[in-house]
Amino acid sequence: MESWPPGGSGPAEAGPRLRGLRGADLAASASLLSGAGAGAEAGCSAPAVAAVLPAGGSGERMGVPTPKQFCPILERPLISYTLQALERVSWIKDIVVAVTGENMEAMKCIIQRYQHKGISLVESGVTRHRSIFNGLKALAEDQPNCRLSKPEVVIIHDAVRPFVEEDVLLKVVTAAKEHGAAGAIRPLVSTVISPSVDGCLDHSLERARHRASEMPQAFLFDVIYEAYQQCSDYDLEFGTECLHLALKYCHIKAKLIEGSPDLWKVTYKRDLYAAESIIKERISQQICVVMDAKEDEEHVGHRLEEMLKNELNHVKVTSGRDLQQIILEQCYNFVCVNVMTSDFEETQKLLNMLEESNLSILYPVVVISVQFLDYESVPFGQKMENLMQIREFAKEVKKTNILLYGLLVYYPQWETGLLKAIVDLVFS
Ligand SMILES: Nc1ccn([C@@H]2O[C@H](COP(=O)(O)OP(=O)(O)OP(=O)(O)O)[C@@H](O)[C@H]2O)c(=O)n1
Ligand SMILES: O=P(O)(O)OC[C@@H](O)[C@@H](O)[C@@H](O)CO
Repeated sequence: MESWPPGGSGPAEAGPRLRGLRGADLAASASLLSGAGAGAEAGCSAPAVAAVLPAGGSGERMGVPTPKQFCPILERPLISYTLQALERVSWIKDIVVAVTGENMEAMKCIIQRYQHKGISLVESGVTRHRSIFNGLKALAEDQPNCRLSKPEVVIIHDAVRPFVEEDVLLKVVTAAKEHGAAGAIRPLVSTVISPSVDGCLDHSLERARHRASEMPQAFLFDVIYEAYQQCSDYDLEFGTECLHLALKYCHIKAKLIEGSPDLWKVTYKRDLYAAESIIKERISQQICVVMDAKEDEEHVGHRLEEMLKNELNHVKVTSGRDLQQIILEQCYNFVCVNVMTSDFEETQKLLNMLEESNLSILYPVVVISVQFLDYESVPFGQKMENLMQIREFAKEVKKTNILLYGLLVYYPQWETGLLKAIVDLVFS
């Protein structure tokens, strides 16, 4: 087995112990893995990294007809969030997803609808290990019609673990380069016990000395592929631990990496609710106040922005001076304040930009359109027309996952304390 970076010493002792990155800064590793940075310029070849996502299960413990990987969260299938998390990592070149034959078309539709890139599909097996093995076969160059290039390191990650971040992926890949295998672990929440045949306690494990095995895991491809090729039918049928296969069949002791609490696997229905709450919390971390007269410092939008900053802790409130930039930063919540015109001109402009940006493909975008109409100068008929107009807008943009809410504020010029009333109304 080659050492990495090039020029390092070869295997120092018997057995497949490899030398690799030692203590390298994870940021440096990331740049190296993505083929950028000093290491790459110095001629260190970034190892090719691919991922295999087993997604062929039936989700029995979820207790619903739809396999849990296809269950919707905010109207998007769970597996799409996991794909999004992995395809955001620039140094993962190929993602192989193992799904059942009957779900193949549904999976293709998900890939197309949510514009996932670099995804290859293989048929899953009757067990998770068999699904993973099928994914590895697609990457091995010794298979007919193999069009994927064999990676040096392969990540294995359950399709129902959507909250995986680049840092833990980097850690397991870097550790797998050095040790041959690596996997994320978490402290046990409950104590593990061993029951006797008569259903009584035989013994319990000391919780502090044990950990839960989670995902992602990473392996030198040759290690895990060899392990699966040697694997017994019993292990393929009943096994649940890839790290165990590397140890049993290749004598590789995986490096264990402490993972974050969000690495948990969606298994029961409660996990779907928890996942939805986490996603909602993450996308509600920024609000952009858009106004139709940015330069006017007295514009009620600036006062609204200041009040929101005071009222909403932990939420980034910005004003939409450069809407394109705001949209690129993936803000999903907008308050659009129309003062100067009576036909929602600013809201329409924002909606057009949002639709052109495809931002709402992955998460719903919320737009609260606030319009001020002077009580005396706007005839009642137009007030009602405005109400109907925003309703028609809302119906139209809902088709592109944009949730539009309208707030019309009729106020006499002399009204004071108006802004507090708005904030209380909008955010109550
Ligand atoms: N034959 C199988 C069984 C499971 N998996 C996948 O392995 C991951 C973790 O397995 P698990 O949580 O057990 O999923 P299910 O088997 O679907 O759940 P259950 O045991 O409740 O039926 C899931 O992404 C699942 O889709 C797979 O690819 N092929
Ligand atoms: O056992 P299940 O099929 O529910 O899920 C697979 C899990 O066991 C697995 O993801 C981790 O324990 C790490 O191996």
